[in-house]
Amino acid sequence: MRILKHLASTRLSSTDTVFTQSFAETKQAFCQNSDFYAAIVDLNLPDAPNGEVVDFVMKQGIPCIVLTGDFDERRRKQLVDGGVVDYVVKESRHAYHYAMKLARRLRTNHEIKVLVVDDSAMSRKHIRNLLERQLYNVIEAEDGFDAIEQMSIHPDVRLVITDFEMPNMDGFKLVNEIRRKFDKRGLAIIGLSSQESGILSAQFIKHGANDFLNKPFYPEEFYCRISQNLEAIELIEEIEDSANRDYLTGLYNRRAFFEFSKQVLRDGWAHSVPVSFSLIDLDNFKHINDHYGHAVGDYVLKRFAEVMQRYCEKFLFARVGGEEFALIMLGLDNSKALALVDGLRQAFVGQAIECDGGTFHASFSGGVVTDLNSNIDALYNRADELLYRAKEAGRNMVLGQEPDSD
Ligand SMILES: Nc1nc2c(ncn2[C@@H]2O[C@H](COP(=O)(O)OP(=O)(O)OP(=O)(O)O)[C@@H](O)[C@H]2O)c(=O)[nH]1
Repeated sequence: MRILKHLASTRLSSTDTVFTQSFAETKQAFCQNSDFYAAIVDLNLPDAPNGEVVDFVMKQGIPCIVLTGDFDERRRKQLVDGGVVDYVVKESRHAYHYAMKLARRLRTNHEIKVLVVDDSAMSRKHIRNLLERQLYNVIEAEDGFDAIEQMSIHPDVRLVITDFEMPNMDGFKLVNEIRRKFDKRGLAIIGLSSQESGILSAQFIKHGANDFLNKPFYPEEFYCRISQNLEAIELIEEIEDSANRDYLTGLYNRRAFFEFSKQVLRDGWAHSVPVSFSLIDLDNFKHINDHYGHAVGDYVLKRFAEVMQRYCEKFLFARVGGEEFALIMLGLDNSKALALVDGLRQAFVGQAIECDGGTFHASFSGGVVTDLNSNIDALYNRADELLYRAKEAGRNMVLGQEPDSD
C-alpha cells in the first residue's frame, strides 16, 4: 500500500486516487464516488480472500487491473478470460510501476485509434475485445484495400495491427503502402501471423512494421507490445515537442516558429485571407536585468509568455530571441492585428511585476505588418523596421503599417 500510494502521488498526480484495505471499505468507496475510471485490486483481502473484489468491481463496469502476490496459471486464465484488464504479479517493484502506468493509460486510451486488419471476422473480434477491454478506440478493416481506405478516413490512427495472410494484399504489401504516407514517428504497426516461419517477424519489420506477434498469443503479451509501441511514439512526440520549445517560457522557439509559419502563409494564400505578422521586443530589458537581477528578468519573460498565451491562443507565436517574440495571425488584416497586439501590450503593462524591492511595470514595443503574398523573412524585416520606429518614438507602443500598404 505504501508503494502504491507513493507511485500514485508521482505518476497519477492529476488523478484523485482512493485507497481501500478491505472489501467492505471498497464497497463504501463505490457508494461515495460514482466516477472511478479504473481499479487496481489485490485478490486477497482480509474479508474477501478469494478475489471477490474483482467481480464486484467488474459489475460496476469499471476496468479492473489485478495486482497479486500469487502466480496461479489456472486463476490467471480464468480472470483474463473473464475480462480483467491485466493480471500483474507483484514480483518486483517494476510490477507496481507497470500497474500504475496501465491505470494512467486507461484514462486516455479512448483517444487512441487502433486499426485492426484481418480477413477473419473471428480474429478481428477477438482483438477488438482485447483492445476494448483497455478502452482503446477500435476500427476494423477486412483486407488491405479496406485498411488503406480506413486510414484515409482516420488519418489519426496511432496503431495498426495487421495479419499477414490476407486475400488481395498481404500484410507486407499493406505495411509498405501505409508507410508511404505515415512514418514511424506517428504511427506504430504490429504484424501478426499464425505461420510457424520465424523469418516472418524480421520481414515484417524490414517492410516497415515496428513489431510482430505470433498467433495465438497471451493477452498479457499482446498488451505489453501495444503499450510499449504506443509509449515509443509518445516519447518521440515529447522529444520533438521539447526540441521545438524554448526552455524558459515553454513557448515555441525560433526554429519551430519559422518552420510552422510557412504553413500559415500557405493557408492564407490558399484561402485568400490576410496574414499579419508582429515582432515584439520587451523595453529596456537590459535595465531590468541590471537593476533587479537576471532572475527577475527571467520572471518577466515568463509573465509575458503567460499573457501572450492568453491573448494569442488562436495564433502561432514564439520566443524568437532573448526578449524578442513573434506572432503570426491568419485571417486578421492590419488594423485588427494591430488592435490585438495593442490589447496584448495594455494587458502586459497593466500587470504589476512583484520582486523583492516592491513592484514595477514592464512594457514592450512592436510592429505589425500584413501581406498576402510575402515570405516570412520579408515580413520579419518589415515588422522589424516598424519595431525600430516604435522604440525611437519612445517605446511602449505598437505601430502598424501605413493604410495604403495593407
Ligand atoms: N534575464 C534574461 N535576460 C536576457 C535573456 N535573454 C536575453 N537577455 C538580456 O536582454 C537584454 C536585451 O538588451 P538590449 O538588446 O540592449 O535591449 P533593451 O535593454 O531591451 O533595450 P530596448 O530594446 O532598446 O528597449 C540583454 O541584456 C540580454 O542579456 C534571458 O533569457 N533572461
